[in-house]
Amino acid sequence: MERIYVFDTTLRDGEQVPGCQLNTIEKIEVARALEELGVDIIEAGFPVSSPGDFNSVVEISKAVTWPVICALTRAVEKDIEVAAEALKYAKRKRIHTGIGTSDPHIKYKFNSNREEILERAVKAVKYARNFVDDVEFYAEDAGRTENEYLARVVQAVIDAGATVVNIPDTTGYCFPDEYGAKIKYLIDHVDMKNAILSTHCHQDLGMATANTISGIINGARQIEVTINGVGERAGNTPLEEVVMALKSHPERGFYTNINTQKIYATSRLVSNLMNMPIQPNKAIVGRNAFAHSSGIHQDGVLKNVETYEIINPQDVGIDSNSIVLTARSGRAALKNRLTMLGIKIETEELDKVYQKFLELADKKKTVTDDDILMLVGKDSRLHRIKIDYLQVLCGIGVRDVASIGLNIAGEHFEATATGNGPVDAAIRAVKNIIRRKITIKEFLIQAISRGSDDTGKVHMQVEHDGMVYYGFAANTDIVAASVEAFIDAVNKFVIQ
Ligand SMILES: CC(=O)SCCNC(=O)CCNC(=O)[C@H](O)C(C)(C)COP(=O)(O)OP(=O)(O)OC[C@H]1O[C@@H](n2cnc3c(N)ncnc32)[C@H](O)[C@@H]1OP(=O)(O)O
Ligand SMILES: CC(C)C(=O)C(=O)O
Repeated sequence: MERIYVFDTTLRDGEQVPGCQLNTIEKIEVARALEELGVDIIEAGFPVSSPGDFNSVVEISKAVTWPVICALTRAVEKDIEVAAEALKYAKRKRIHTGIGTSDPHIKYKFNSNREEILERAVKAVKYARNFVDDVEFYAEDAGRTENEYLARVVQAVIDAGATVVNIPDTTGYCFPDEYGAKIKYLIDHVDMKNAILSTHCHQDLGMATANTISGIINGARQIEVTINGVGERAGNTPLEEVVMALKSHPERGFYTNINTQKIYATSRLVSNLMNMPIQPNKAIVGRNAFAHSSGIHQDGVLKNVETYEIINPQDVGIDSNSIVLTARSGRAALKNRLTMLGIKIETEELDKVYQKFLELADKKKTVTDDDILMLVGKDSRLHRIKIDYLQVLCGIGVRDVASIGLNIAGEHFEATATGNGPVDAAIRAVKNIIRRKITIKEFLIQAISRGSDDTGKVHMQVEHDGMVYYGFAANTDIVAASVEAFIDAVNKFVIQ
């Protein structure tokens, strides 16, 4: 298996997106999440561009321990000096310098010629090597640069001391076979010494992931990617897509250091901080990526997930797949949901309920659990338990006590209990009112993003009368979330 190094540029290329700018505190939060995710290199910013970006690179360098911290520059001495200064505290540091090598860039941006650009490239790499041992060179718009000239540039910058050479498809123009052939051409025509090639692909024609994979197959050993694919214009290569493609195809012989179970949490964090929603059908991290909504698929998945799932959602940090009930669902999905709601139903009755379900589903986009209970005459709204109040006394050196008031079908009940911790006390108080034998089989508390003001998600499985019921709640108060999840599960059987 060959190691592919993951260079994350969410904080540089991703942050170039209008509206996605982050302050230093937010960037540190993302950098720490990237470190936990296991990226090898974090491109932290473009220090010469503003005092704020300079400061962010300084602070990220202090905050992050393991990954290499990289700063971007133009092939300009001042940029390189400022980048070196910003990287002062980085434990492992890299300067990423470069210049446009395609004819449109040389002619229109620089009003120059190929020989002059080659000289500027070499000069920039040599200058950067005065400050750091690890220098990456980017040949901007390499995707549209003629291969023979590109190979000369790559050879010259490696001879000048570049450790990594980045071959960006800056405009997202290449086809995967063309981009792969470019990488292969460079591997075949350049004495790489100890340097490696990197991919950096853009999404203008929706081919960034395919181009990156093609680059890897043809010899690139570093990939430049961003979380959720954020980046200039249509975006960059999404980290989650390439990493999961490599993981899903071990026979291809590549691996990364990414802890894939952290992918979803990192994706949510970046989406929230950048105010950049994720499209529901986005591969790996979109809301629908593991949601099955048509009857044939739902039936297959309920029989065996392998029928329609190539990735276990837990592998990317998503609790489980979901079955969404719509007018395209069949009896298998409906029956499964009824069972989860604690309702046993015979085939003949199922047919009748299914017809009513279809009529409703044609009117509504998705059919909820409440809708289903109504269809089978168990309108949960009549019987549902609601919390009137919850008061908990807890701490160190005190006895944990909870008092709860419940509204059950319009009647009010109160109880108090002590327990082993505030959650235990609160759930005991609920049980003092409900008085049924209920066993908690699974209890999972998760933070949605980070920070002490975070919302906690609670998933609970409870067993009653030989059946298992699921409850879910989210609340900034984790005791309240736990009690709400417990009651959510209980509501699924007390209604019968
Ligand atoms: C493909 C990419 O994504 S590259 C990264 C893109 N990111 C950014 O541009 C964000 C940071 N940029 C900035 O803050 C500013 O553009 C700065 C500080 C770099 C430069 O600002 P200014 O000096 O005002 O220049 P301005 O942005 O107007 O023009 C860019 C200049 O850099 C030159 N330039 C562009 N790329 C390079 C390069 N790789 N190497 C050397 N010079 C370059 C251009 O030719 C132009 O020079 P000119 O003014 O002599 O024509
Ligand atoms: C600076 C370089 C690597 C870049 O972002 C690009 O070419 O797209």
